[in-house]
Amino acid sequence: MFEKSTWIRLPRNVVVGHGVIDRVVDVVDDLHLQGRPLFVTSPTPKDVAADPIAADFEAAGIDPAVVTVETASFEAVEDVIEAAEAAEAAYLIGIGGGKAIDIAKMASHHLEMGFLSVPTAASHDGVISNRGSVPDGDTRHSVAAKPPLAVVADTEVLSQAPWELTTAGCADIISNYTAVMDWRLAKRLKDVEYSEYAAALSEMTAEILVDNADLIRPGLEESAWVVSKALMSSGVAMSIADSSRPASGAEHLFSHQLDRLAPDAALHGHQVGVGSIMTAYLHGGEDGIWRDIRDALSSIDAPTTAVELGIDDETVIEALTTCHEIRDRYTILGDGMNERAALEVATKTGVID
Ligand SMILES: NC(=O)C1=CN([C@@H]2O[C@H](COP(=O)(O)OP(=O)(O)OC[C@H]3O[C@@H](n4cnc5c(N)ncnc54)[C@H](OP(=O)(O)O)[C@@H]3O)[C@@H](O)[C@H]2O)C=CC1
Ligand SMILES: O=C(CO)COP(=O)(O)O
Ligand SMILES: [Zn+2]
Repeated sequence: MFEKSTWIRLPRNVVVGHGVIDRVVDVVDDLHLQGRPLFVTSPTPKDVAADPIAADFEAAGIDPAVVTVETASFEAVEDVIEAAEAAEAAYLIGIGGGKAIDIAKMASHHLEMGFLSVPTAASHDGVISNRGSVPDGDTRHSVAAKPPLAVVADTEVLSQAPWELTTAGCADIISNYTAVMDWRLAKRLKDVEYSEYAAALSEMTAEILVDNADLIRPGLEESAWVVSKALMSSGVAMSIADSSRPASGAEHLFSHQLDRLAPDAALHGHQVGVGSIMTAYLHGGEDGIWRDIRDALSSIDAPTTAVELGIDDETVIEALTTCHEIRDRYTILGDGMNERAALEVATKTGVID
């Protein structure tokens, strides 16, 4: 008897385009959400977007509460839960980069409330996904949550954000190539749960982004449009898989370890991009796709070397040799690289000199 079942949760409304930040109140209305919202934001996104959105809510007779978070951590999730209870909030709105959106996502999941996702930067593919990503001591959790009820992605806001945030989002998408390679390897060697649809969507998203690389230029609002669609599509792949596997393999383990060894040195997307060059080399060797990944990254101005990341060579080697311990996720790193092998891959790919 065939008894398999699945439950794929996706947002009900996805609103993307010029000036749509003015439509957040309409989106809330369309979802029939009642009561007081709690805005979860971080310092810059508060000025850029949360304050103007709050003014729109006030004009509509709704008094939003606001909490500002500084780091992606379980403490921040606790703070938001307390703020929501104190404000008697009925739903949350995450407004900002990956940090604010992840925290809003996890707090709303705990509170069993809906949330909306309002990205202020096209810097990561967690905008729409059903996962949160949180460092916790020596490890990094991929936390199950629910996707937003709606996403409101204003391409004007996204295109006015610093250019490197957009290039980080592109690199997070380009890293899907190696994430999927790792997932297929883990399927073959460890029989992990695998979805051909999610893997294909994730790869196709990277493909379309790379094919449209010439449209991705600073100050061009069309770039924010192209990148936002890719970020959403990649997030949907994670929701279909009910795992971050389609978008997170060994290149993400490398980045998560850099976050521990060199906090705030570089953006998440930039780190995973550089990681992806090296893990592509590990998968395919000299003739594999690592050069294509490197060239795709440099064509959209994303870093391809440790120097460009602002991270020293020793830290790159330490991250490569230890990042397999971050979480129980089988990848091309297997049970870990030794130092000589790490030096070889980092040098051969030009990540270090
Ligand atoms: N859940 C998921 O599926 C995924 C989660 N992630 C997570 O997302 C995080 C990475 O996202 P990222 O966006 O890079 O991180 P942040 O949220 O830290 O944002 C990066 C920087 O951009 C700033 N910023 C945001 N919007 C603007 C703007 N409009 N103008 C100027 N500055 C702006 C932030 O300001 P400020 O310092 O004021 O906040 C911050 O300094 C990581 O924690 C990663 O693990 C990534 C991919 C997928
Ligand atoms: O960043 C992600 C996908 O781009 C997901 O993060 P995790 O590696 O924590 O699952
Ligand atoms: Zn990522």
